[in-house]
Amino acid sequence: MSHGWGYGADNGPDKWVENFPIADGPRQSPIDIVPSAAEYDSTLLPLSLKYDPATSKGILNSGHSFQVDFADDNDSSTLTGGPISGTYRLRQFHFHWGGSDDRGSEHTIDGTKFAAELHLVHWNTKYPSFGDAASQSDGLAVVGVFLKVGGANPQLQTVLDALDSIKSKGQQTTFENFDPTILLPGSLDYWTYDGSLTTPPLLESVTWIVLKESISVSSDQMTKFRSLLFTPEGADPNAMVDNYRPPQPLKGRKVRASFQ
Ligand SMILES: Cc1cc(C)[n+](CCc2c[nH]cn2)c(C)c1
Ligand SMILES: [Zn+2]
Repeated sequence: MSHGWGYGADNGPDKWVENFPIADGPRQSPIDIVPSAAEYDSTLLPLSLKYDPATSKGILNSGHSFQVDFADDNDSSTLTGGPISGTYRLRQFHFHWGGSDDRGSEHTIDGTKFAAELHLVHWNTKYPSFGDAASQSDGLAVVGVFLKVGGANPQLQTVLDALDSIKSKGQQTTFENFDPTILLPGSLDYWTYDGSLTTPPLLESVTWIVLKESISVSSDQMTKFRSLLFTPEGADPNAMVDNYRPPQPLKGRKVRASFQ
């Protein structure tokens, strides 16, 4: 049985290129963001995130992370403005985190890693579906938010309280009436650049929007993330930790800032 991609020594980020040659492509993610090298672009619009809690459906252990999925059959939960044109619909959000508080984010800032990173995944409604959009150069827009260890985050706790029911790969449960806006920091200032999915199939279809301001997470809350398993029920348990890809070469790309 061929083992699929993952984050271990035998199937982790350094091995992905064997089955996904785009791993060495020109617009791969994540990247190290160097604020002093980012260019302020006064034409960038403010982000407009309008989410309807009625669209949240369920929470799933995907075996790579956990994600909250949203109904995306209409424009109830959307991203507009920012660096994108048109309307992008919220599909899901998920996280990446480390085995200890000193690592876990995918993007870094001047080489600094955060304990975790939230990704809110949206797709361009100029395409008929999420799957179609995912293969287009302007198909997806992902808002990234850093989680910095500090005080406990009550808004995050409602998500973490659901993890006991999805400990193993493939487990899911309902997760209704959740508004992801409550997870966002006070400022929506952002950096933006053209990139990719950070897991296979690593498609180069993502406009990245990384927020400058982080949200807080306590060390105890980080322990909750690490209680999940990469493995299905009944298999030898493998803790879901270090599910992040390290920064990739910039290859001449510009990073723009929405703020001075
Ligand atoms: C079609 C598609 C497939 C996958 C694995 N993902 C998740 C990949 C990913 C996780 N974090 C950043 N990219 C997305 C967003 C879309
Ligand atoms: Zn992600």
